[in-house]
Amino acid sequence: MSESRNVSYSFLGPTGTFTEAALTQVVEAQGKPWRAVNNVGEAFDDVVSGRSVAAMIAIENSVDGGVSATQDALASVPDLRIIGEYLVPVNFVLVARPGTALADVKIVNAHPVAYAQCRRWLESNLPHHGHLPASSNVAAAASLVESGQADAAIAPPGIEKHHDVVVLARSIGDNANAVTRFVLVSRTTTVPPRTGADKTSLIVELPEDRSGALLEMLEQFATRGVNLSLIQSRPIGDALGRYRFVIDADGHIHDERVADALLGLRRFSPQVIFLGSYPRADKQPIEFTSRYNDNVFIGARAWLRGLLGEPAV
Ligand SMILES: O=C(O)C(=O)Cc1ccccc1
Repeated sequence: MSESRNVSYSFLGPTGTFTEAALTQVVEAQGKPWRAVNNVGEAFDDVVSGRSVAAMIAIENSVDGGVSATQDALASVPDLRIIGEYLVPVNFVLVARPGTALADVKIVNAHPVAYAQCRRWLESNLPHHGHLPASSNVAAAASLVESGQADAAIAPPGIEKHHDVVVLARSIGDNANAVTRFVLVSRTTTVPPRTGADKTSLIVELPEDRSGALLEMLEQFATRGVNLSLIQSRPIGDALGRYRFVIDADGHIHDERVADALLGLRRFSPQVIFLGSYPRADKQPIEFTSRYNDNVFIGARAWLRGLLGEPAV
């Protein structure tokens, strides 16, 4: 085993991707080796095998919602934990080999998440184009030069400094303020300390064929005063109509109200995956009413023990 083996950080490469920009925000990753990978599966495999200590993964963007490949991988690869989140503003350019005009573009190479964020621009400016999926935004531009299968690529601004391409159009994203949320995923079971501005990510399955099951799941949060910042359904995949829910809840597992909501979920759901509690990228303190502060839960437990004649803890 080489000295640096399990201190590496994996990211979707090649160099120049937004995922790499997210990793530059991680203080602990600076000065450590970084491994450029080709897809989410490879990044998680690095973490599971111990080749990397953590991997940076795109999980949600403000235009197109949750990144389904990431959500599904998090549901199926056991023992992964999110230990941090990072926001990167994303903005795209259309590039081509030198000598190509916009009118020549028939096939656009693009990462599916980037493609989805440039749909309106593409429909207006290249209404007849076809889409060739790429493994990343930088891979899309690099393969223009290498393979010639596509005529243009969607890429991050500045790409022309590193690859032999020309910019055909700038700011082609449908929303100029688009932001992508990235998460740092590791195999540690140590939960980052509570900061008061935290998020807890979960994947929850509903019991089969029970009326009101979704409401019952939401009640676990509502009755403990826990706000949700994301709830998204993803097909489980074994039959039509079977879904799991990807959830981000405000607060930390060390907050009594969040821990109590988790216990409630565990009692009713066939599967609850705890993906982690970690500091929010925007550092906004969580607001909740005083009815749900830690002392209320601790006081209620002490009361119950008192009823049973047990000593207070
Ligand atoms: O990190 C990149 O550059 C990627 O290719 C993934 C991606 C795609 C679109 C928005 C953010 C990240």
